[in-house]
Amino acid sequence: MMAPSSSLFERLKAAASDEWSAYTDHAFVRGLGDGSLPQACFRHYLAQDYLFLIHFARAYALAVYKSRNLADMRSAGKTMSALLDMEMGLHVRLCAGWGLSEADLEATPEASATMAYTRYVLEEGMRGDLLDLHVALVPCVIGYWEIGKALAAWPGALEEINPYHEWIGEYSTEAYREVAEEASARLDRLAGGNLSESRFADLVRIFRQATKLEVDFWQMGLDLAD
Ligand SMILES: Cc1ncc(CN)c(N)n1
Repeated sequence: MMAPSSSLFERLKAAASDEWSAYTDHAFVRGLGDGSLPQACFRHYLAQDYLFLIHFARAYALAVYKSRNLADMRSAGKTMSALLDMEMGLHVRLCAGWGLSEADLEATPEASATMAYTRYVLEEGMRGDLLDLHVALVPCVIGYWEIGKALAAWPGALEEINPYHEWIGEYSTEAYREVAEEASARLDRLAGGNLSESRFADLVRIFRQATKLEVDFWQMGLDLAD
């Protein structure tokens, strides 16, 4: 048995630190921070991210289904609503500025990286238990909070001068911090104290894979890949 010295999320992150750095310090992220990312890359990413969020909302609905108590149901349901009502609103607003409607976004062909990531999470979630599912989901939620918080401190990142200031603002809000904190607390609740070494190793495998798929998602945006 492993004695938990810090949160499960922190232990997973430490075990997959190379993948985590590749995700949170990706060239796409740096391009957002200094505003140098080509707009075509951002548009491609954002349309794919809209599709991504639809599938992630499905995955949180699966978490509601797999929950064994009301607290876990409410917690997953709250995150699902945050995706559908808060986060997707950003995508709709930004795309409307380029003349793209919600119907246009929904009709966007899904890129391979979007499909790979979303279906991986749904498959791990269906195959495993609620903790497996939330571990597959957690790099998404907490990664963007870490990225948003870090980029918000870059000079000019939250000002009009940076074309991506609204995106950075969205992922550095108090409301998003709460979503991220809830995701971490939820993992600890579900793990419920000590995990065997083999269980932890299996969770690391899921966490690492989901984090790698985040890296591929940024790269898809940068390469304008289908
Ligand atoms: C690919 C991806 N990862 C994470 C998030 C933040 N929920 C997002 N919108 N898109």
